Amino acid sequence: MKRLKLGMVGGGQGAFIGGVHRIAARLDNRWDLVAGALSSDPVRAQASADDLGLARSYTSYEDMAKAEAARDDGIDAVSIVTPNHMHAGPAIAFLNAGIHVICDKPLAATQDQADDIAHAVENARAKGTHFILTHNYTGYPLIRQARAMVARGDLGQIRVIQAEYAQDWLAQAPDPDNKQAAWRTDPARAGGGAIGDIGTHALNLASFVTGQRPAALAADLHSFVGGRMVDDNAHILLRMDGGARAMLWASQVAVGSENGLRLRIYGDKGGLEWGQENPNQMTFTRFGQPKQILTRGGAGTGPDWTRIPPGHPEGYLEGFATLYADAADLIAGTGDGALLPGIEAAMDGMWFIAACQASSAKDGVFISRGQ
Ligand SMILES: NC(=O)C1=CN([C@@H]2O[C@H](COP(=O)(O)OP(=O)(O)OC[C@H]3O[C@@H](n4cnc5c(N)ncnc54)[C@H](OP(=O)(O)O)[C@@H]3O)[C@@H](O)[C@H]2O)C=CC1
Ligand SMILES: O=C1CO[C@H](CO)[C@@H](O)[C@@H]1O
Repeated sequence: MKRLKLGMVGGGQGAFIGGVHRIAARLDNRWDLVAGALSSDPVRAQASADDLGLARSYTSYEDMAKAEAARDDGIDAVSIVTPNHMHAGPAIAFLNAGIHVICDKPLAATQDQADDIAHAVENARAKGTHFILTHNYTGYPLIRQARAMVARGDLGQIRVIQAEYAQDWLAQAPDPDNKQAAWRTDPARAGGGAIGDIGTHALNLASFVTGQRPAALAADLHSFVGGRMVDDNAHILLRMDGGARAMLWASQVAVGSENGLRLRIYGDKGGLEWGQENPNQMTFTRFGQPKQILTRGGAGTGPDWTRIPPGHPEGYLEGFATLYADAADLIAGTGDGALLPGIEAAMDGMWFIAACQASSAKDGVFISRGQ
């Protein structure tokens, strides 16, 4: 299997998710990280590259895109792991340079930035250049199992979706030095609060598993922490385009919750329940029959997206790595990337953020797609 060359924008000293992407890219031996513009600060960018033993370090993503595109041994793809307002610049620069883009979520901080990215993705697609958004929870084997079960009708017609993502790390005003909190609570750099940061994951998971996209929503957004300029708690009703009704709760003030992403789906024949803090098990009930516990890679499941036998736990990092493995297959032409979130999922997330804000500003009225 040919190894691909990866670059990274963001993910330098003090950063969170860049390190996760690096682990995920290494897990299946499909990628070598060879270049980066790891910080907005030139000194920190170089120091971060030195920490990683990275041969090619750049002080700006613009220089990196130009230089890498001009090299015979330039990167195949770039991972963008900067705060939300800093996705559009690099995504467009690399797509325009013919380099595949793997970008973290949400797509952008504003609809204008998102539209600009979507335009660049459209142009790039014609040249065979791909765009992938790391809604990484889609890489969990049992989430892919759930999607396959819904598609083959095991649950019947989907009626009800309950999706939630609850955390507590922003339950009080954060330390001003908290790098991750600083931009997430700034509307200009984040776009939305809990709805953008974690609500988009819950929405994406609901759509990924059921195949239904949001058609209309009504939202009640709130900031409980004094002085906070973005929502930290959101209750949302959704009407899905396949007829299902959904409720979505996203909270960063739910004390005792860590990364409580849960998905429950009910059809006219059966129901599924899964939570990411125990991702190796999922319950499935056929109406009128005893509840079953499905295990990752265990009896009655498949096709198999796991790396080790059932009973040995896999988790967040392996799920993330599956997106990198699928991206490698897509780029190398050995896979179709059908399960990878792309620009459509990314734009659904942007619609969701804007519609939640518009609805909540009007005291929770329903906002429809296209309105
Ligand atoms: N899929 C998932 O599970 C997760 C996704 N995310 C998403 O990933 C993104 C990053 O989040 P997180 O890691 O928590 O954020 P951090 O603040 O921890 O890291 C952001 C990084 O981007 C760098 N950066 C900022 N501007 C530039 C620039 N112009 N050029 C190069 N580097 C730059 C920062 O460096 P410096 O400050 O030195 O400039 C820092 O290294 C967000 O979009 C977030 O929503 C985050 C967590 C989990
Ligand atoms: O996407 C995300 C999922 O996990 C994080 C916490 O670990 C979030 O806050 C983040 O932005």
